Formats: sequence, structure tokens, C-alpha cells
Amino acid sequence: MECIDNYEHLSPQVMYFAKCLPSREIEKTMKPTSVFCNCKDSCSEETNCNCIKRSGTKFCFTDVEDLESYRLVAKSVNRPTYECNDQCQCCASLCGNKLVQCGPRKGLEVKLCEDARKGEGVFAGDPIAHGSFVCEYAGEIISEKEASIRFKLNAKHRRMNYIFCIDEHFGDNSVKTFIDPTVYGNIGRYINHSCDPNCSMIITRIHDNIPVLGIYACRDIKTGEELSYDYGISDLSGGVGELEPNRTKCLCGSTNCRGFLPYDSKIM
Ligand SMILES: C[S@@+](CC[C@H](N)C(=O)[O-])C[C@H]1O[C@@H](n2cnc3c(N)ncnc32)[C@H](O)[C@@H]1O
Repeated sequence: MECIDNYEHLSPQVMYFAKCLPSREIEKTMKPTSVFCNCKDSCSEETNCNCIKRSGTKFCFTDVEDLESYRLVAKSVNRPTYECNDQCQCCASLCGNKLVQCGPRKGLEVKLCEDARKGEGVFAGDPIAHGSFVCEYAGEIISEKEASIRFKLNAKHRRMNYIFCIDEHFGDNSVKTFIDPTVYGNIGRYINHSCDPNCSMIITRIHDNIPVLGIYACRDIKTGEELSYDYGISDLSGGVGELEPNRTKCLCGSTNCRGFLPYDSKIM
């Protein structure tokens, strides 16, 4: 497992992990993906790339050396994005269907928010174009039971909650995945919630059945703006959290603020 720490962060308790870290229990449930492509060099709709067809993604990039030119320009709702992976035949350095695998974009800053009650946040060090990949929400992948224990402990000790639950539906089945970057995580753990966000979270599948959470700019973002996404809305589900009174008061300051942070009854 690669361990990179490109960002300044204040807490010595946080171990910086670039990718998700599945617990032993979760590792037993992991299966390699059955989606891969046989493209020759780069992948596009023209090359009939299986991964792109499965995602319904449209992306563009003009220069493979320049991550700034990689953008997600459209994607089908209610389908995860499938990125090309280890089993694909395409050329690793020419394939543009690997946004999440490129790692967090450069120039992001972690610092205390103007309203210190929100804690730290992530800020754009330079302009970010609509569709650009920002970072993954990486952390420990834990069981529902463990998530519930940790969630209750956080609430009891009035600690910030970092545990994110993704509830995916496959026909009649639903599969929940719990990601906790409290101790092992990447820069994604510092992105705050807004009811009027400038980023969206898109569920991505890469090497296996475990969902990877990609955060993308959902509009053009100016230098110095705080990055945010809606904790209650993922691109797929249209709502992973529920509003509940007496929860954390939302300080996003947007005109359409819903008043409280979305909360997920599944981990209570
Ligand atoms: C994933 S962490 C975000 C980073 C966090 N601010 C920090 O300092 O590490 C989520 C926590 O940040 C705080 N937070 C995030 N967005 C907020 C908002 N819009 N209003 C108030 N608190 C917020 C809440 O305490 C929440 O449990």
C-alpha cells in the first residue's frame, strides 16, 4: 500500500493513505472486477472501450502528460463510473479513463475555515474547471457493526464524524459500504459539506467490487474558494443521508441551507 503525504495537515493522529484500506473482514468479500477492455492504446467511445460503455461516461483530455486537461464532461446518472484497471489491455500511460487513479489534484490547501466551528476545510489553490477530478474519499473500509460502534463513540465524545455510508442497490439487493478516514485517510477527509456545493461525489469501480468515491468539481471553482460536496446526495442515490433535527447545525451559509448536516440512520 502506497503512503503519500503531499498535504499539510495539522493532526499528528492522522495517517495519510492515498487509497482505501479494507479491513481483514472486508478483504474476504472482495472480488476482482469482471469489467475490462481490450483497447489497443488509449480508450474512448470510438475504441468501443468496455469500461467507458459500461459507465456511460464522457471524458476529454487533450494531453496525457497534463492532468489539468482531464475532465469528466458527462456521465449517465444511476450508474457508477468504471475506470480502466489492471486487467485492461489499454496502454496505462495513454488511457484517459483513469481519473481517480491519477490521485488528488495538485494545489489543494487544507486550512482552518473562517468559521472555526467547521474545523478545517479544503481550499482551491488555483482555479478548478468544471468536471475536473479533485480527489478520492479514501479511508478504512469497515463493517456495518464496526461503523456503528465508531459512530456512537464519536457522538458520545462529541467528535467530528468522518464515516461515510454508501448504499448501493442491485435489483432487490442492497450493499452498504462504510468508509472511515478518521485515522487512515487522504485529503478527502477534510472536505466539508455544503447544501449548495461546488463538487459532487461519483461512485467509481476500478479493480474490484468495492466502491471508490471520486470527488469532482460540479462547476468552475475560483482560487481561494472552499471545496464542498453535499454529504446527503451522491450522484447515484440522490440521497444517502437523512435530515434529522438535533443533529450538527450546518454552517455552509448558502441561501438554500437545509439547517443541519445530513445524517445517516444506517450507522446509528
Ligand atoms: C469529513 S469531516 C470534514 C473536515 C472537518 N471539518 C475537519 O476539521 O477535519 C466532517 C465534519 O466536519 C464538520 N462539518 C463539515 N461540514 C460542515 C458544515 N457545513 N457545517 C458545520 N460543520 C461541518 C462536522 O463536524 C462534520 O462531522
